[in-house]
Amino acid sequence: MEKIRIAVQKSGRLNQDSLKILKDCGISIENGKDQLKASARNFPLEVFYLRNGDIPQYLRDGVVDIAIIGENVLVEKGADIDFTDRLGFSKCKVSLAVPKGVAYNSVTDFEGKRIATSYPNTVKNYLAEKGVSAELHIINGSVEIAPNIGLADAICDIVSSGSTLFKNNLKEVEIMFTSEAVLAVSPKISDARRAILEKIRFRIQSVLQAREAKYVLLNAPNEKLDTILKLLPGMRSPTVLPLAEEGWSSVHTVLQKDRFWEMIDELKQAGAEGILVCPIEKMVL
Ligand SMILES: Nc1ncnc2c1ncn2[C@@H]1O[C@H](COP(=O)(O)OP(=O)(O)OP(=O)(O)O)[C@@H](O)[C@H]1O
Ligand SMILES: O=P(O)(O)OC[C@H]1O[C@H](OP(=O)(O)OP(=O)(O)O)[C@H](O)[C@@H]1O
Ligand SMILES: [Mg+2]
Repeated sequence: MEKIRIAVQKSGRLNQDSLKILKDCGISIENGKDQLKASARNFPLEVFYLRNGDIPQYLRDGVVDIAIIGENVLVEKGADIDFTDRLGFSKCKVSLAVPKGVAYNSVTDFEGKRIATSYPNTVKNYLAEKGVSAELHIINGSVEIAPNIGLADAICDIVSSGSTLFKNNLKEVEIMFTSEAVLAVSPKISDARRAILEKIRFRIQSVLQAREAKYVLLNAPNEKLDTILKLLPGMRSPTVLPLAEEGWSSVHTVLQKDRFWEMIDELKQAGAEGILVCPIEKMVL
């Protein structure tokens, strides 16, 4: 039987979350830690463990069919490669930063400056669009140290919490774009494997939707039901069931995580009691 080949980062920041999302999709991978290739036990899929930076070329050549990869790597090395879904983890910014003490007005301040980065194409294209030309120094890691050792006037790198910039006395001055892990697809994928990809995408979307939501059960006196129901969204509409105690009902609904705590406060004020909150494993809309 035909199998889809997926590239996952061998080790590093994307590795665990990538394997976790496959697991949550019910895909169980035979895990030999040192293997570079593994098969799924219950799904037509093979995993190739690769360096993140090498993945765009493997996709381009059709050596793998799909990959979980940082969007930033596609911007840098895989502008010709599409992705189908954002996966909600490894969120970061790709930014330009300068030493804290340097006055900064606009992107034209980078004209003629030395910029250290692991993302030369990204910086070159970004600055070219603004009509700015700078001198790029390509470094593979610890980029933020470059201004302190006199190697560059500025840097371009990934920023997440901002603590690496802070520790190196730098300030973020331009956010070029935001990035997260994505599901990228080889331009050479066959129709048969694309059909398997669609099955994976369906599962991933169910998992991601569930991660964003909570199942909530609460009790309410019947006279307060109207007010409470008006507050609730639900997937279609909330479920209302009578409690054994006369005059009371149980209300079941799905709440989005981003408005969750506000909603709980509003529900309590409206007379809800005994509120239970449960995780949702999968959500098929
Ligand atoms: N501080 C961060 N916060 C959130 N996401 C990050 C952060 N740093 C990197 N990432 C994301 O994780 C990806 C992998 O980063 P990591 O440092 O593990 O690997 P790498 O050294 O860039 O790649 P390789 O696998 O080729 O060694 C990056 O491409 C980016 O998308
Ligand atoms: O804003 P922060 O939360 O501090 O994160 C940003 C840092 O994280 C990444 O480095 P990483 O730790 O992956 O080290 P690396 O350079 O060895 O890849 C990135 O290259 C930045 O240096
Ligand atoms: Mg890194």
